[in-house]
Amino acid sequence: MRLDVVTIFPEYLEPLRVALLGKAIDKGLISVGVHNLRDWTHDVHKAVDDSPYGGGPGMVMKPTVWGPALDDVLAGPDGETDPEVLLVVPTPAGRRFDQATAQRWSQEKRIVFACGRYEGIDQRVFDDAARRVRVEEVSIGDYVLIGGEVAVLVMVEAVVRLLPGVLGNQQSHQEDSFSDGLLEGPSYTRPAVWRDLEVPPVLMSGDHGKVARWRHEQSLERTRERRPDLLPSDD
Ligand SMILES: N#Cc1c(-c2ccc3ccn(Cc4ccccn4)c3c2)n[nH]c1N
Repeated sequence: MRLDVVTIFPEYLEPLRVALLGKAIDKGLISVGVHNLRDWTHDVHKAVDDSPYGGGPGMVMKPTVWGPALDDVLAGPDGETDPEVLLVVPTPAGRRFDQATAQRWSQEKRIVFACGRYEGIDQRVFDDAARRVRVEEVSIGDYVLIGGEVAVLVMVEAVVRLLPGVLGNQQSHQEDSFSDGLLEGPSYTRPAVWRDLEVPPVLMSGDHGKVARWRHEQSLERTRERRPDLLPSDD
């Protein structure tokens, strides 16, 4: 999988080169390109934003900078737009990014992420791109960030961990939270007693059936308590 990120803060994406994601790059499972949007500016001040039409707070990112940047980054080897690439735009106004989205995107060959700042990017940038590629405007949650970079880190980690070979045998996304629609239950490791707190005895029983049933019940209880919205409605 090839991932490209366009941002005015390339250093924000350095964590992509650390730990498991860095190993995935080293193993050739993914390749990552980070592009500084200011490389496509035209003026001495390298301006990327301007005042919003219609007034209002803050600034909007310029289509005359983003357009050429995406023309180049969305291009394939022949210099023409790669029709198969997926353009992802983090925004508080986006559809919700969830595990199903991560699963779906893990099948993509190429994903380009457009990281906005300020009050966002001129909408015409995505209206224009949508003439040539698939565009998804997504939000990672119901809170407001300062820009898209952190959201890209979240989404890239959620997607890349699903790729074969990224997680070692000791880890697996097969029994992820959300994959079965329930929250993960509690986990325990040695010692058996810690600060007078014991590991639930069923986990020491060696009875795999009992352990599995207990874990499922714990997941159900935790989901009911913390995320009832994940459970099927009674009606
Ligand atoms: N994904 C996601 C996001 C974002 C997000 C993503 C990209 C940008 C680019 C600029 N801003 C600041 C901003 C503030 C106010 C109104 C518009 N834009 C972003 C915020 N906030 N919360 C999420 N779940």
